[in-house]
Amino acid sequence: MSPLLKIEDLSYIYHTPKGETKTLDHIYLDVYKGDFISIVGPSGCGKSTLLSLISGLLEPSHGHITLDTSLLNSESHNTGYMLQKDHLFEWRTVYRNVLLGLEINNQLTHESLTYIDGLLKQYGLYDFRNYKPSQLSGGMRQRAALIRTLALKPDILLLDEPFSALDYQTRLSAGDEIGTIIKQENKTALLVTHDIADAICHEQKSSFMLSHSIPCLAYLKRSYLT
Ligand SMILES: Nc1ncnc2c1ncn2[C@@H]1O[C@H](COP(=O)(O)OP(=O)(O)OP(=O)(O)O)[C@@H](O)[C@H]1O
Repeated sequence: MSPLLKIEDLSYIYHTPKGETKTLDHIYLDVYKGDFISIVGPSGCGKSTLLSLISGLLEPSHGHITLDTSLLNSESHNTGYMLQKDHLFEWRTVYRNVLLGLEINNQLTHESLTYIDGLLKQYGLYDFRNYKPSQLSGGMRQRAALIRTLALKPDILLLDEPFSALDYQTRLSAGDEIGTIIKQENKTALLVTHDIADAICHEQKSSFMLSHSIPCLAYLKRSYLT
């Protein structure tokens, strides 16, 4: 079986007027369909940069990334990106927030709307679809943000510390809920976090430790946790 996502010899350097920051240095990673992989590392080691490269927001300085055997470029990718903040728009209802990606991509079809209704019902947000985001709990907001991301049926979900803005209790329950949704929807996901507890609490197949001994040098070490 070939990997859904393949990262080969990936390096990334930020160029600024003050100089170069070598952020990722010869990274290799294979992600198979259905994997839930956590990437753990301290602040500044390049976790978000890695997700930006996979999502096509940045282009590798060296090496390449293939998704479903095609080379990634900014037009071809179908990745869903979930950030630390849910970025729900307060002036839209929960339903209209969830539809946003479909609207922008001109994909508001009968089929996609039925899919959204099913997700809202299954994950306890259907009765709240006409509420404003501020009327939801932190965990519900994260679920709404996830459904907005799932609406576009991404090949792979990229989760950038999606629980870090939540209080501890909410974080535990939201983490469980989001993990369950991703598993039930049979999605492939990459979670980046600096919190090893976040990484372990999900039933991911394997985790990777992204760490650095000196600033600007990052390396990837595979460590099986299950
Ligand atoms: N736009 C940029 N221009 C220059 N350097 C940058 C830029 N973005 C990030 N960096 C640098 O690249 C390195 C990696 O940053 P990145 O945000 O990927 O780390 P991270 O592991 O996600 O950190 P955190 O957990 O704090 O979000 C850091 O040294 C950072 O200062």
